[in-house]
Amino acid sequence: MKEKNPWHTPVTIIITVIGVIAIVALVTVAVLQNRPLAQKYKYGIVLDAGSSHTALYIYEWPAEKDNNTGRVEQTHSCKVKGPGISSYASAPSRAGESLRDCMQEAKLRVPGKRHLETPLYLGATAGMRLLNIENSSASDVVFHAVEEALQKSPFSFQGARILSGQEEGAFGWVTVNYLDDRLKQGLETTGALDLGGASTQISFVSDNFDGSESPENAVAFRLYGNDYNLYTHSFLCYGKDQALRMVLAQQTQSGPGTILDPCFHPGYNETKNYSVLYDSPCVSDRKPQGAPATFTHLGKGNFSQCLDVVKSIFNFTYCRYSQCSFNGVFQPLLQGPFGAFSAYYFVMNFLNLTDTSIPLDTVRKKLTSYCSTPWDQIKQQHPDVKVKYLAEYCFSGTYILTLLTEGYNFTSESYPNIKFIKKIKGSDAGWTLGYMLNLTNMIPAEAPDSPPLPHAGYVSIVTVIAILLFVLFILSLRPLWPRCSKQPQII
Ligand SMILES: Nc1nc2c(ncn2[C@@H]2O[C@H](COP(=O)(O)OP(=O)(O)O)[C@@H](O)[C@H]2O)c(=O)[nH]1
Repeated sequence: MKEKNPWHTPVTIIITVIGVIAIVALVTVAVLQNRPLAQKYKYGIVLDAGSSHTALYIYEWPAEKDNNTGRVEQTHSCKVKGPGISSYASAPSRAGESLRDCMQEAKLRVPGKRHLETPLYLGATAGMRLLNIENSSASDVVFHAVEEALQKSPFSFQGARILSGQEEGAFGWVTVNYLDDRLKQGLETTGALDLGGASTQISFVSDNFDGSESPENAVAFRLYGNDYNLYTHSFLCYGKDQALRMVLAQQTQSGPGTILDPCFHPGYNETKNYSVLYDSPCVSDRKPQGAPATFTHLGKGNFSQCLDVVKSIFNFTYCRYSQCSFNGVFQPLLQGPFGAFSAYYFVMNFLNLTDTSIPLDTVRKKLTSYCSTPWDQIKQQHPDVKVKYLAEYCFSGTYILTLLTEGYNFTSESYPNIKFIKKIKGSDAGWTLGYMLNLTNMIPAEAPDSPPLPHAGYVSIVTVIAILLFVLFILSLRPLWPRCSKQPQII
């Protein structure tokens, strides 16, 4: 008794074994070839040399995703002790030294083997802009000292420079919209409101703004294949510290020995120096002649009178355009949501006014009550808050309300479109991230090509197709199959 085609069983076995090995090899190659690289991170460091202080930010992103946004995150921030670098004009070497502790922290936070390739930037804002106006050689000396200190760091120092007000506004807008993932997805953008100590910025996209009426306020971007005509303006001297100087200058124009200030709490009583108050290009031309060396600054705590004196530092009458914000500066119609950060957040958060669904009338009532609270009581209620900040919240709240409503023309209807924010997804809102993204070319003009399938999808499809091909191959060998169902033929 002998079976027909005696060789077919071993052949089928060999084919099956080869087939299985081929599938395993194919899938293994596909998996290995397309395996995502072990997650390696890159880092970038930006120093924000502001008017009142310097802050260091460390950013991190997966190495293979340089060009793909939404992935850069702030991993650490460090507040430099002491004042902003513009305050070191008379002792420049101390400006460099002041950065030492934060730089030391950065060395520990960024892995050692990444130090050399990590770019380090320093950008200075309105404090240095003012020093540069006042005394450009003093600002050069400060920069020199700071550069010398940063060149000694193990990072790849890319230079220190003063940002223009337009750059500060535009990069703040990029940061907010990048973190919200609005740029890559081409969604409606969020406007950016930044309140610093020496300047303030407003930046937004408006359908009725193409830059033709006021080209100096226009910044055109092409990001991820979308074109943006951004309106931006920076008001030098309208940061909250310089605005306070202007308000005090307004009240000390005649050089009195005492002023009764409605923007400070009743019972507030401090002796202040005329020369210190007027030591800024924002007010220096108004310094009263023949004033005493000092004046007594008394608080009165009257919100509506504070509102009047705050309004007096704005010019709402002159406008040579179709519409203006203030001081003759063009501003198109407000449009869309806005994120308000930096000092906007610090102040409104302290005053419990970050909820913009609170009607503006209620905001005014709350400020009326807060400003009239005696200074002793305020200090007692907030023993942990820095006295300098505490003394100024009545003024700062009144200033913010005036700037937003009278200055930028937010109304009861549009005020709720503002969101007071400090961070977005763990990263601080501010110009630094946008600045770094721009300098490292991390936001492409065109939308990046994305792989049609995620890795897991790719591997599954390769496996299924390989198995299918193998089954078809086995089926094509049917004539060689043993006829198991039939009785073996006997010759
Ligand atoms: N209340 C409060 N204000 C702060 C804090 N940190 C900074 N500021 C104020 O926020 C403003 C922003 O300062 P800065 O960034 O140095 O100013 P810029 O250079 O003009 O943008 C200044 O008026 C600071 O006094 C804080 O923790 N609390």
